[in-house]
Formats: sequence, structure tokens, C-alpha cells
Amino acid sequence: MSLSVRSLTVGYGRSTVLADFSLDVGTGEFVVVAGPSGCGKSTLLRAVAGLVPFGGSISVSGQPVDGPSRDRALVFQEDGLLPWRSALRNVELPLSLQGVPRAQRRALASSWLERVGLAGFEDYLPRELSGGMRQRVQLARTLAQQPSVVLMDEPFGALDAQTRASMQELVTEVLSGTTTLFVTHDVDEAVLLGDRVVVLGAGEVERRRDAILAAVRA
Ligand SMILES: Nc1ncnc2c1ncn2[C@@H]1O[C@H](COP(=O)(O)OP(=O)(O)OP(=O)(O)O)[C@@H](O)[C@H]1O
Repeated sequence: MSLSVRSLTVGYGRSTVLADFSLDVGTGEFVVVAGPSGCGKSTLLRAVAGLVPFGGSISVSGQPVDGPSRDRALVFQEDGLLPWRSALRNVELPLSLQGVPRAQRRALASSWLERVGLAGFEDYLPRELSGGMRQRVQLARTLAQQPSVVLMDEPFGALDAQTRASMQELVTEVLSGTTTLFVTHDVDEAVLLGDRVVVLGAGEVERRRDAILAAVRA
């Protein structure tokens, strides 16, 4: 099991957002977390990322989570790129912080930019790229670090329908085989992307993609 969440409880002040929540995600599985606004989807991701204190236990590849680690990469709706660095140098930054030698990180960064469809845009600054392209850079930056688990929090919420569709296609391609927890409140997106969809709130419901598709088509 790649990611294991056991009896997770998270609260802010006196209010409990998640109580006794458990979830297992297999290696390479793409699990979508859906549910109404405020049900705790982002809170779940923040707990797995090690950014909020929690009760219960979370482990990744058998290692307990007790704080942030580059092994668990979190991708947000806002792209978080540094505006003064080119696309290539944005992708390179975390690699350089990890001490990857220059030639190697440059090669890795440009091959990831190519994989996300941005060959030829290496020297562009974030402001010279569209929202969808900035999300592609962010995806390249995340995946170049080879995290064990990718955590995505409504990454395409701000994109127009067409760009969103092409990003969904890209994600299924580049994240295939990567253990992923993907938050969305868009049911179509959940069904399209998830090997499995977990619905939070009103008692957690967990359905396999085929069961959802059957229900949607019925
Ligand atoms: N830092 C915080 N301090 C206090 N309360 C918070 C904090 N972050 C979230 N909450 C509360 O916790 C609950 C769950 O929030 P969370 O962001 O996890 O929900 P969500 O399902 O991701 O919602 P959305 O779909 O709207 O993004 C909400 O009631 C929210 O107001």
C-alpha cells in the first residue's frame, strides 16, 4: 500500500472537520476525493502533506507522516511559480535545492517540459504563458522531483473548459502509474480521472469508477 490513512481526525480550534477517516491508496492508483464545499477535502490533503496537525496515523510506503516532505508533492490551483524565473528555471529550482548537479537538472527539467507539451517555451517567463501553460509548468516541476505521492487540490478550478479538458488528458497521461490523491468538486472530472472516487461528507462513500459510470448512465 502506497498511502495509508488510519482513523484520521483533524480539527481547527473546536470544530472537527474530519473524524475517524480511513483510506488506503494502492501504488500507482489515482483516487479522486469529491464532496461538497467545506467537507474537508483540502484538509485531508493538507494532513497527508504534513501541513496540519492530526490525530490517527498516515503513512506513505510504510513511513509515518510527521511533517512535510518532498516525497509528497502538493499541487494547488494557484501555480506558485516564481515570476522572475523562466519556465525551465522554475522546474529546475526544487532540483537545485536537492543538490542535483546543474547539467542533470537542466536535462531533467527540459525533458519534463517536453512531456507536458511545452518544448520551445523553456525561456518564457510565467507572465508570458497562459493559465493552462503555467499549470503545465507546475506539473513538470512537481513530477521532476519524482514524488511517491502527488496531492492535487482542485488544480484546474480556474481554467476555462477547453484548457481544463486538455489538462485532464495530460494528467491521465503523465500521472499514470503515480500514486495520486486528486481533489475536485466537479463530478464529471471525478469520474473521468479517478480509478476510484471517495465522496467526503454525509458519511464517506467510496465507489469504484465502474460503479459510478453505471450509476451515471442508468
Ligand atoms: N485554517 C483554517 N482555520 C479554521 N477553519 C478552517 C481552516 N481551513 C479550513 N477550515 C474549515 O474547515 C472546513 C473544511 O475546509 P476544507 O478547505 O478542507 O474544505 P473543502 O472540502 O476543501 O472545501 P472547498 O471545496 O470549498 O475547497 C470548512 O468548514 C472550513 O471553513
